[in-house]
Amino acid sequence: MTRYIIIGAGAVGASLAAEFETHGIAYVLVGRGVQIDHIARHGLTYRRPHGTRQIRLQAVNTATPPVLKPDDILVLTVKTQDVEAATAFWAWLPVEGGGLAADLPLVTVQNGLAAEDIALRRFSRVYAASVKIPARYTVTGEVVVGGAPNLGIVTLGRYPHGLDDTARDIVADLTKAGYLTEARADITRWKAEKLIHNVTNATELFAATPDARAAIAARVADEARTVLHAAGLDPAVPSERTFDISGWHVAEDSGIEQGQQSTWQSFTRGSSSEVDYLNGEIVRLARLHGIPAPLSEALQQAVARLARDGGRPGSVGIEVVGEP
Ligand SMILES: NC(=O)C1=CN([C@@H]2O[C@H](COP(=O)(O)OP(=O)(O)OC[C@H]3O[C@@H](n4cnc5c(N)ncnc54)[C@H](OP(=O)(O)O)[C@@H]3O)[C@@H](O)[C@H]2O)C=CC1
Ligand SMILES: CC(C)(CO)C(=O)C(=O)O
Repeated sequence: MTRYIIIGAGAVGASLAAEFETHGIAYVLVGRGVQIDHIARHGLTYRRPHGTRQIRLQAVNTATPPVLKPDDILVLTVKTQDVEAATAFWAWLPVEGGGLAADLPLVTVQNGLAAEDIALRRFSRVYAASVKIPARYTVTGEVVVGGAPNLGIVTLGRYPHGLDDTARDIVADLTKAGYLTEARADITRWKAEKLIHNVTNATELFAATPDARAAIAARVADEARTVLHAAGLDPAVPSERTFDISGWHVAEDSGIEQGQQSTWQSFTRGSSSEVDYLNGEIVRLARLHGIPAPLSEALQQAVARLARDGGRPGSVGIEVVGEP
């Protein structure tokens, strides 16, 4: 029987574990630090639009990982900056009956385009997922997911290209768990499409009027689209979806506030920044293809200074980004 090993007990990982627990899908949630200690001891406080539950989860510390079985599927729900260390740790663990974890399927949910190539150095079967889920982790032991009626939208395929039975089985389990899910053979195009949005995450870290923030967000998204096209990545467009997502929304009073996406959450918790893999990915592609990406570069540098100086969201005005 398939069992999912969910690595990283944050917004995406802990909510996935809560849904697997609720829907009878076998899993173990592996985390670190106070978050996993809290969840293992007290359960997860899981807030959804229809109510808050305290859920007991199969939760273990990464210091004592579960013995892996041949039917396990690993789901990596850490941020991109932690993918190298996490894949180095997991890949060479033994699997019961012989073999290494490196030959088990590994699902990468990270925003940006870097996680899959890092994983592919060690894992032979990588399944990339583009995850649109309004999830928040800012309080130890608590995760909020505001998507309604479904939790969020997951697009998944074999990396670098294609679909197979494992991809379809994962999609079926995610659908059972309450996500709107689609299997796509061209998954990198969907990850590129999502990156056009995630380069705007950085704008939420600076104090600004809503108009000033919206203006810079629109410009940095346009710049990212141009760079991704120039790099030949052909980002997908929403009309290519095989199902209608127009009814999906973030519920009012769900606890999810606009302007508090995953990067904002990291800074709010004083954790590390993923921006070098979001705006930094656009900067890298632009440099490889000899084109400019001044706005992503300026945002990346402004965020790096904020992180270096221990700044919190809103402690510095958006003017520090300059007028590139
Ligand atoms: N939050 C959201 O709404 C969304 C996030 N995403 C993407 O999904 C990915 C996960 O994001 P998110 O859930 O927000 O991240 P979080 O920071 O909320 O959670 C990641 C968790 O993984 C832990 N972790 C890091 N390294 C390891 C390790 N080696 N072993 C075990 N645990 C580890 C972190 O611990 P510590 O805190 O100690 O670092 C943290 O608790 C990111 O790439 C993000 O961009 C995509 C869509 C929405
Ligand atoms: C899905 C979305 C846009 C959540 O708001 C996200 O990717 C993030 O928080 O980084």
